[in-house]
Amino acid sequence: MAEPGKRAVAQWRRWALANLGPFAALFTTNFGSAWLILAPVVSLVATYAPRRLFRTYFNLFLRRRSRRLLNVVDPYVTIDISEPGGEVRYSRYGPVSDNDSTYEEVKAYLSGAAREQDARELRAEGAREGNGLVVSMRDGQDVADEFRGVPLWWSSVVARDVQGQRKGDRRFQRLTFHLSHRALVVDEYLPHVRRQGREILFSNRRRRLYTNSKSRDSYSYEYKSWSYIDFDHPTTFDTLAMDRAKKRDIIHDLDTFRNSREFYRRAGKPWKRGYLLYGPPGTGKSTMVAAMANYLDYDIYDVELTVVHTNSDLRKLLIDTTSKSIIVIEDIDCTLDVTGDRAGRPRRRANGGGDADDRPRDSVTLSGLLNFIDGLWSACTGERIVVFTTNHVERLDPALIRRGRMDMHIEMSYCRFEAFQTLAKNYLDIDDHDDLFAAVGEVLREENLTPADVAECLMAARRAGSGEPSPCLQILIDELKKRAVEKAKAEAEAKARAEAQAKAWAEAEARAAVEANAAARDRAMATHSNV
Ligand SMILES: Nc1ncnc2c1ncn2[C@@H]1O[C@H](COP(=O)(O)OP(=O)(O)OP(=O)(O)O)[C@@H](O)[C@H]1O
Ligand SMILES: [Mg+2]
Repeated sequence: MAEPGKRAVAQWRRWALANLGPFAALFTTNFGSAWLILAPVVSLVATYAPRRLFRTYFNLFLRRRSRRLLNVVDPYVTIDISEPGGEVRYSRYGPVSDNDSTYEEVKAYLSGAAREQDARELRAEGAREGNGLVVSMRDGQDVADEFRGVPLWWSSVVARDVQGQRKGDRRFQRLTFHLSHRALVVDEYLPHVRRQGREILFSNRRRRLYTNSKSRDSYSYEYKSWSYIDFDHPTTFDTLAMDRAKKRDIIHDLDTFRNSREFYRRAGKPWKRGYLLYGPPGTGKSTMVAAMANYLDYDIYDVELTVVHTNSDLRKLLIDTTSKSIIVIEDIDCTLDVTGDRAGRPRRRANGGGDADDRPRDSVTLSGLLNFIDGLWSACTGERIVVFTTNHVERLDPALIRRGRMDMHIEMSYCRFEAFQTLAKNYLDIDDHDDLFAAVGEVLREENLTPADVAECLMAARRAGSGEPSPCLQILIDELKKRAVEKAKAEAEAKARAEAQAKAWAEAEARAAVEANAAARDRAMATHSNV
């Protein structure tokens, strides 16, 4: 046989061996001798082997062939994300609830895409929480999407049986794409869809204000480390009264934090940031936390340290918080012994009263708290803000508030003119009122009144002046002056009380020392006379 002819036969034989398996022999070797060998085998197999085996083999064979053919004719792949709840899974403890949220996340993601593309046939369902609506495609509708230049198509379909009949109400979100992008879709696009969807779902729901339960109850069957209520605080940065430049810095810092996911990952840092808010009572520290939460759309976890009994309880609390949250410890100097001179200072109770420390010996320690803020545990889930508030920053251990732990120290101070302008807008709905505003500014420059004081005076002025700007401001000036006098008097009284108490303590200590000396002298004399 000529050379090309031989090559063709060899190629044919290879193909036949690869694709036809045992039948190859029938076509590739001398037919007669092959049949002599194979005939008994085939008849034996045909007699004894179950028919199913043959069928399976041929099915596989045909399917493989047809798939290759299909790839040429139709190179598109579909992935169905099905509505949960169809199947009940069982563990050895009984039925397991189906917590897979992928379908909801995909639907939320597509609601954005559907809106952008002006899809006309939509479905709207009430969001699980809040008053929002989740808009999604009606059955049979398509939405096109693009990811890194790759086109993709989503359609909403209802489960059907083989005859094409509708099978219940179970829905699928079906994704179609070219098979050459399978890796990109599975590894990157779908995680991206879930992430985005989760964010949309999160932003649709109401904010929450969590508080921790007593850790002593943790052995109880129904124990939950956090309980929550809906957080519906109306404060925003627009209504927060403070120096404008400082406010801008804080907003900028929050924006930078929120948009720095990639930066934190690249830098190998946990995605979190600490803020220390300090200043006298009534200067808006708690109000600032509410404004931050509303600005960022985060939940608040308000940690009550006095009911946390051990460092490991504190760690458990941290693990149970979710991403996109602000973890607040209010009045940190009062709830824990985190003062710089821990050796010399008696431990105080949360309410500030009483000398005895009734917290158990194994209570939360400073090192436990430091671990809570930036130990390994703090890196378990990202996008957290930690806020400490205090009236006495000078009392805190420097380790607790060093930069890097508390990244930004914000002083909330007395109400000056700029802060007053915001309050006047909030309470009286006036922007500026020439001379009267200047007069108020004058009073506020001289007197140390907090925004809470000024807010109270504004309420009083508003009532008395029937909401009219000029009379209200006139009354406000008087109120502020009156308030300043009252405050100075109250402060002087408090100071005198504190001095009297300190004097009484000093006298009591001196008396105790004299008595101890006398007792020691008596004991020494008794010992001496015995000898
Ligand atoms: N900067 C501010 N801007 C707007 N309102 C304020 C501000 N500061 C205080 N207020 C008003 O005073 C009230 C008390 O303020 P807030 O509780 O935030 O003070 P605080 O600094 O947290 O006080 P404390 O140290 O006693 O906890 C608030 O409800 C708010 O109405
Ligand atoms: Mg407060």
